[in-house]
Amino acid sequence: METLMIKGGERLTGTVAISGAKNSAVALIPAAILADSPMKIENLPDIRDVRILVEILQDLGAKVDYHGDTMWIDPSNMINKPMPNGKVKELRASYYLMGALLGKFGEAIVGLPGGCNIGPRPIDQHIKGFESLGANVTNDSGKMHLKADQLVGTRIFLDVVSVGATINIMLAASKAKGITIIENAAKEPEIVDVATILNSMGARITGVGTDIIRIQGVDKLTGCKHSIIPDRIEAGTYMIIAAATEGDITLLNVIPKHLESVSAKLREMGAIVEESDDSIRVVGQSEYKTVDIKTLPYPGFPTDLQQPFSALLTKAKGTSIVTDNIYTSRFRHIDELRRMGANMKVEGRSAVIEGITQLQGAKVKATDLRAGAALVVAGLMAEGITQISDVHHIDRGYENLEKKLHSLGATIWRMNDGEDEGDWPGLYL
Ligand SMILES: CC(=O)N[C@H]1[C@@H](OP(=O)(O)OP(=O)(O)OC[C@H]2O[C@@H](n3ccc(=O)[nH]c3=O)[C@H](O)[C@@H]2O)O[C@H](CO)[C@@H](O)[C@@H]1O
Ligand SMILES: C=C(OP(=O)(O)O)C(=O)O
Repeated sequence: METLMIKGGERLTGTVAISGAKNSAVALIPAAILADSPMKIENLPDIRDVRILVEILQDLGAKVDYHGDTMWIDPSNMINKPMPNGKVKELRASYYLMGALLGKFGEAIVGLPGGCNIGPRPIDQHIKGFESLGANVTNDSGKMHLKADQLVGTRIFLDVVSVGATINIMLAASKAKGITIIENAAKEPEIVDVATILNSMGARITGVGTDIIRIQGVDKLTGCKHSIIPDRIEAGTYMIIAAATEGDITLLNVIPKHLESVSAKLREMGAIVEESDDSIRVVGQSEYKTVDIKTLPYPGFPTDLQQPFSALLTKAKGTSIVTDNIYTSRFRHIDELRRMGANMKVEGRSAVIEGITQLQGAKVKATDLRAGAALVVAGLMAEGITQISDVHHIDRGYENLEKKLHSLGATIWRMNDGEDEGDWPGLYL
């Protein structure tokens, strides 16, 4: 087991290149299953979720070459093997195997997904979508079996705005007979990215980025080349880090429009945020005003950034309230931040944060991916050394975290079990 060590208190400055989006990558790789010839995907982030998906595709008979940030996938000889357990449990996005395999083979046997433990994460809307398209879906103790002789396009109204259900239905419906309309669809940029690759493969999808998506099914999808959009959640995390360390960080390879809700909240606190076509500069301040945050589907404030933002709010004088309307119990980071001296508590679906608190380094645990990101933000602000265990959660979503932070001036390194923490920072630096 690895531990992340951070010696806090440095002002972080410089530039950082943002990687390709995790939540696009983990949908685009399963989407490649639908092609009948090789695909090339560029700007892939080197993160754990991507590596696990590669192994899953290889288990299914795909030929995958992965060098740097580019992946070639040849799905022409894939087999439809049941995947009830094992790797599918290690990430959330394995649920996209359901839509992709159903679209390609008319059948999928896939275990229920894993992913961050951030409260209940049902997939009833995915199932509703597959059933509406004509699939028979059964759940045998967590082993999902989906089967359809012929998927047929239809009108599907999502009861909740769901990123995963919208994408999964798009994957299956691309190969259905006739037209599918998804109403109350999610509008996240990653959905637009998935539709872009599917359309390049020969699909006919319109309306993405609005809440009504129209998919005209086609018989055949072929290989194509696609470059993944930048990761707005990784970018948002570095913006928060700039503000938290009173730093001055310029993010390269970003789409500022995808981050409007985050820029707005940072400005409301008093940070300086400057945008150009494909970069964002954040200049932190020594004093901040409190802000309230309410997470919402895109273009609202992303739930995936409320945890790191909560750590930053310990620097604002007074009471800030962070309400998560998407995952109402996504607050496992609060107890860990309290171990570092934060004055915060959970009330219903909100975290109430009293500032200003000077955080202190402590031994803490990354309970999930963005809880881990919150602890990194806190560790960078804290006095002394912060030791974050269960780093594998953080590795699901942040490429080269230590390297990027080190280049901005942070003192951060990784330790294996049994290593002497007195050796810092030799291991990484
Ligand atoms: C791999 C990936 O892209 N993960 C993202 C995706 O997760 P994911 O796709 O799992 O999240 P959804 O958008 O589906 O979930 C949104 C809300 O709808 C609920 N729901 C969802 C599906 C369903 O069938 N029934 C249902 O009730 C969920 O419990 C949640 O309250 O979007 C989330 C919300 O932006 C992000 O936090 C995750 O980072
Ligand atoms: C919740 C997240 O990921 P996943 O849906 O893959 O668990 C996240 O990226 O913050």
